[in-house]
Amino acid sequence: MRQNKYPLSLYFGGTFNPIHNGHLQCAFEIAEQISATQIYLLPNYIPPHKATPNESAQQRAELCRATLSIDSRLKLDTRELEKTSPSYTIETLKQLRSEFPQHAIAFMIGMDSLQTLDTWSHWQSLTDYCHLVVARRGGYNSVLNPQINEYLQQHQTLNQQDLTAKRHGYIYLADTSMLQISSSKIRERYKKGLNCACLLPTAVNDYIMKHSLYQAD
Ligand SMILES: Nc1ncnc2c1ncn2[C@@H]1O[C@H](COP(=O)(O)OP(=O)(O)OP(=O)(O)O)[C@@H](O)[C@H]1O
Ligand SMILES: O=C(O)c1ccc[n+]([C@@H]2O[C@H](COP(=O)([O-])O)[C@@H](O)[C@H]2O)c1
Repeated sequence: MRQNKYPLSLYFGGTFNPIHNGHLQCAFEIAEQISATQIYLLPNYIPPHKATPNESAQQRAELCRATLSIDSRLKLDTRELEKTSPSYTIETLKQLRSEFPQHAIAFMIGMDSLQTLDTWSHWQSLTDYCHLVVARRGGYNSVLNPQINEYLQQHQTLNQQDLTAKRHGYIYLADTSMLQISSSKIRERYKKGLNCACLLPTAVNDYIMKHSLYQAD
């Protein structure tokens, strides 16, 4: 039987505007599949490939903080808010790697992010610092362009145990629930005054209502 070699940390980066049950359920299922005991929510400061949100990075981080009491595995990592430049994942991973040289690091993304991975800064170097763990996503197929598919073929493992045998280097496609929930749909619903209670945690809904988020474009 193969022995665990490295403690594994799961990082989940996002704009999280707002964080929702699609994010959280996939994160729990992935943590279970790869035996990660902690899930670090990593809200970005300036999303590299999205319009800068109306809501501040601090507010989006507070929405993430509101979820921490749901499950003891959830933690908040606000390191990207400490910089005022766009939150390039490669930079964050370099920082994490130097802080935790003896940890395996898994960075979680949804299938839609994998499909556009070739637009990320230094994308082919990401696996020099972490494993990529990909969640299936309702509403998206799994078709990849040839370049990303080749990268996947070079790095894919079907064995979760590989993620603790090496500190970085693998891509693992996880078998997660396909919850067709998105932050943009949720923002639209709030703007129209529609009920979002079953799309995100109560504490997140409470924060949104208290601070009147998502009322304007
Ligand atoms: N329902 C979902 N299932 C699986 N992965 C998801 C889901 N929603 C978001 N993700 C993944 O979580 C990460 C952060 O997503 P993000 O915060 O941008 O949420 P979003 O719902 O995609 O937002 P928006 O609708 O504003 O584009 C991305 O890698 C994305 O692929
Ligand atoms: O590094 C990049 O170039 C890059 C490009 C797009 C997205 N990301 C990161 O991927 C995560 C999900 O992004 P998003 O835009 O879907 O919320 C989040 O941590 C982003 O900072 C990173």
